[in-house]
Parts: sequence; C-alpha cells; structure tokens
Amino acid sequence: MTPAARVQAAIELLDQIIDAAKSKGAPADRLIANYFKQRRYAGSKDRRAVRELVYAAVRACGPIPVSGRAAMLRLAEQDDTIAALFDGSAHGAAAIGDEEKPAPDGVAPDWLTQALTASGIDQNEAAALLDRAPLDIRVNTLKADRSGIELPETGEPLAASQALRFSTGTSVEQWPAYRDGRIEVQDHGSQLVCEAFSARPGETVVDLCAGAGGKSLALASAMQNQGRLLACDTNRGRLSRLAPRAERAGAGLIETLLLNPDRELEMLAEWRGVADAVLVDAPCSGTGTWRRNPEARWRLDEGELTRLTFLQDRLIDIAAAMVKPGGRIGFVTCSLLDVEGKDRIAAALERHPKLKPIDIALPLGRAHGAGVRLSPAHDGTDGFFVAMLRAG
Ligand SMILES: C[S@@+](CC[C@H](N)C(=O)[O-])C[C@H]1O[C@@H](n2cnc3c(N)ncnc32)[C@H](O)[C@@H]1O
Repeated sequence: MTPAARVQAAIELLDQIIDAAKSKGAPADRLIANYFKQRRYAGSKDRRAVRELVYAAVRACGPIPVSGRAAMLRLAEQDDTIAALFDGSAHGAAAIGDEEKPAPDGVAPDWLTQALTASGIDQNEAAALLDRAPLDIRVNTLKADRSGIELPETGEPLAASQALRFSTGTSVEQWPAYRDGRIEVQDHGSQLVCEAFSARPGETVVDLCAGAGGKSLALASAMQNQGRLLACDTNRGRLSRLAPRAERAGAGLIETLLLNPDRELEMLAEWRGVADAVLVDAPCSGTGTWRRNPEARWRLDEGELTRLTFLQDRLIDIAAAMVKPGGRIGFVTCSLLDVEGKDRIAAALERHPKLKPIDIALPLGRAHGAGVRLSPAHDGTDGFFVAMLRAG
C-alpha cells in the first residue's frame, strides 16, 4: 500500500468505528481485524501503519466526529506529513477541499469533559487519559517470583510487588514465560487494587464481577492457592476465558459461577454471609482505560452512565449480603468519574450503616472520598477508584 492508500484505509476504518460507536456495535480492534481479513494484500507493515493512523485520529478528536475523513483531517491539522498524503492519488485520499473542516479536538464529548472536571480531573490529568499505555505484567507467584524470573527483556520493576513494565507493544504473548503461566499481562493499577484487597491464604473470597479473571488470578496468587475463591460473572463469553487462564497459571482453587442477572443472590445462596471478602470490580464507563480504548469516549452517553451507577449500587448491596460480620468488601471501578467512585461509596455507607470504610495503604494514588484514586498522570497507571469497607 502507498502511504496515501494507508490514509484512505484509515479513513474507511474510522467511518466503521464511528458508526459502531453510535450503534454500540463491534469494538475498534475487531473492526480493524475484520477489515484486514478481507484485504489479504495488505502486509504487516501496512496493517501496523493503518492501525496507528486510526488510533492517532481517534485520540485526536474529542467529540464523535461526523466522518472518518473529518477525523483524519483533525490529525492532518496536527501533522503536515499526513496532510501531504491527501493527494488524490489512486487508492489514496482525495485532496483537501477549501471548505473542508476537521473534526473538533479535545479530550472527550463536552458533557463527559465537564463530568471529569467536576470530579477533580484537571486539564493535564484529562489529557493523560489519552496517552499510550505501557505494557505491564504481573509475575505469577504460584510459579515464579519477580526477583528470579528470566525474561527475554528486562522490565522496569514497579511499586506493586510483582509488577514489571515494558514498552508499549512488547509482544510478551510470544514469550515462554507467558505461555507457561509465569507471567500475566495486567496493568499496574489493577495489580495495586488487588494488593489493596489483601486476599489471604485460607480465606473464602468472592470475585463478584470476575470477567475473564484478570483480578481473580492475582487473588489466587495472593492466596497461595489456599482457601476458596469463587469467580462469578453474568457474561458467559468472558467467564469462559477464565478456566484456560487459571489452568495455565496453576490457580487450581478458582471455582466459577455464571450468574443470571437479577437472580444473583438466589444463585449465590450457598455463599451468603460466609465470605471473608467480596471484590466488586464493577462494570463502569471505563474512563480510566481510554489509553487502551480511546473510542470508548464515543460510546458512552448519560443514560448509560446512570444505568451503570444503579448496577454498581446493586452489586455493592449483593456483596453486603454475602460478606460475613467482620469481613470486607472491595469496590473498584476503572473510572475517574465521582458518580462511579466516591459517590457510590458515600451512598453505600448511607444504605448500610454497618459498613465502615477501611484505610487503604498503597505506595501510589491519592485519597479520594472514602477510597483511593489512581490516575495515568499522577501514578502512571490506568485510572481507578478503589475503596475497602468492613462489615460490622
Ligand atoms: C470491570 S469488568 C471485570 C473485569 C475483571 N474483574 C478483570 O479484572 O479482568 C466488570 C464485569 O462485571 C460483569 N457484570 C455485569 N453485571 C453483572 C452482575 N449483575 N453480576 C456480576 N457481574 C456482572 C461484566 O460482565 C464484566 O465482566
């Protein structure tokens, strides 16, 4: 592909990404993979270059652009070499017309930028939400240890006890240590959140929103495979990815349970009032993970945000029913919006007078409400809110 044809391909992909964001369709990564499945002539360099153009354009636009071309024109405004590739050549992008306008820049749609500001996220912090994330791994202590593990590249040790950082795009999935479960890919913030939860060997622990088990695996490691660890989720596809990961990691203690939404407590009857600790890694807007999914800014609307906050409250209530007296609840969202963080905990403390906040000692982060906030600008992690509550 010529450089101009790559720009045109990126424009076509951006059109698909914009449509999918509006209709809550397929995520950008899947659209890009499908696009190239149908264009076998594109080599790996072309694919990488187009992918980079697409994500650079997504990051450059705040609100959802009117078209892929407008999004790419925004990038061309910032980069003359890209502007020069709008040359009208065969398979390339048409020349830029005098009246053509680039899509608006910014961090996010206006309502969302305002919500971030109201949550204490200043301009610097907001801009850092769109940086490119490094690649963090966690050494799995069920099989190895950070101090002794041998890897093809040397990673930077981070504050979490088993975290190592590599540059963006490092292909750790090809490493023997990944294939045999000695390492897992996990953002440093996510590792710190698991450390704040302090799961211990022999405990009975429920990971209520386990997804594909990123945090369950870290908890299994902290528990040294001793005790009971139940990983639940309502999403069959995600939860089904946990078993092979647990097998690779040697995390034999993990049990899984597919929950029926609205019938969670009924299905968890056996676990009611017996858990030492329940982790609620709640579904959220993901504003803290825009470094990895920048197009998520275009998928969210105020109605969806409100729906998520109701679900977060309900999940805390379920956790409160499952935890035994003296047990603890960890509430986590990968969001920097207060409605999905400190406000949810303030509301939970009102609804459940027997729950009390527990101080969290982490090497990074800042106290925020009754919890701790981690952010890309301040901590070099994805954005998280984490709070710990003790049941009276
Ligand atoms: C933030 S993600 C979990 C990520 C996961 N803990 C990890 O570390 O990779 C939130 C999860 O909550 C799940 N979820 C949504 N509604 C739920 C419910 N009512 N009960 C349990 N899980 C639910 C979603 O399917 C999603 O997988």
